[in-house]
Amino acid sequence: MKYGIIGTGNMGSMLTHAFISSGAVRANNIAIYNRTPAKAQELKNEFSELAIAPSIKELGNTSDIIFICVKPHHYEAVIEDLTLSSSQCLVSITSPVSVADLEKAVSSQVVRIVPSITNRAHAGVSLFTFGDNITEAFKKELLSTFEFFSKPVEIEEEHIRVASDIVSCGPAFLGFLIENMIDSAHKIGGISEDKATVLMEEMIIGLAALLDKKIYSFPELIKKVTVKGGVTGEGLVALEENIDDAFLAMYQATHYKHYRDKLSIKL
Ligand SMILES: NC(=O)C1=CN([C@@H]2O[C@H](COP(=O)(O)OP(=O)(O)OC[C@H]3O[C@@H](n4cnc5c(N)ncnc54)[C@H](O)[C@@H]3O)[C@@H](O)[C@H]2O)C=CC1
Ligand SMILES: O=C(O)[C@@H]1CCC=N1
Repeated sequence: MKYGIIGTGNMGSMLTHAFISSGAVRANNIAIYNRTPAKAQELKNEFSELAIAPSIKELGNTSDIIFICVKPHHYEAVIEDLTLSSSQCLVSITSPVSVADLEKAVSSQVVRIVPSITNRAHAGVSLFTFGDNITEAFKKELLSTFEFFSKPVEIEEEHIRVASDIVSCGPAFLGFLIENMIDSAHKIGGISEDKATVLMEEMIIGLAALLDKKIYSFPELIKKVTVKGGVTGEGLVALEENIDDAFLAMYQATHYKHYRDKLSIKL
């Protein structure tokens, strides 16, 4: 199978790295194209067997599976340049473009796969929504490819925003909260930010290992750590009183942005 990647920014280059470093796709089976050619060249400097396509059209003509990895409002221009057939598969990686709208806009088979930055470390989830016309062969190919570096999970169109908030935006949201916890440790306890960061990183890696090995669920973890009459309980009460509806507000903000993006994207 020949893979084509349009847009080699954060996600296009992350996917190229993950395909090659996990052994899922060989570099000589991948063609890339980016509007700013220097960005595509940077990837080719790392993986010399990658092909740089001269245009979006040419990439479309020579690939079986084409990934669009540009920002949502650039989808229309990219799709205009592609002439695809029913024996090809177009993959969108962005949530505001629905699979149904993509199917109306192109003649190829269609899938949406929302990745996560965590896939770069061959971990985390990739969210799959298949179009109605997808063949078993492409389904199998894409699921087995993404299994090399992620846990593919099928997701219904109506749940894509919350699912993507957890899987794809989650690293940024939790990263932000963790930075706040480090900063507060420095302010309250006088520990250096560097030292607090090292402690935090090791705690998170340990927490992930507990989850990975299925030793404890989240409720079990909270119960085990909260010693009766101890400090964790006091800290949890303070958190509960101060966290308020922070996460509800966050989900509302992402849903509203998603809704506005959907209204403004015309394919
Ligand atoms: N950043 C993330 O963690 C995630 C992003 N996504 C989705 O991935 C998409 C891309 O996001 P990023 O990679 O973060 O953005 P980015 O801005 O880093 O990359 C976009 C790339 O597309 C290129 N580009 C723009 N128009 C083009 C055109 N007409 N032809 C070829 N190349 C073109 C730009 O030069 C840039 O290199 C977005 O739609 C986003 O919703 C999905 C999951 C996670
Ligand atoms: O910020 C964004 O729009 C993208 C979508 C998922 C993660 N980042």
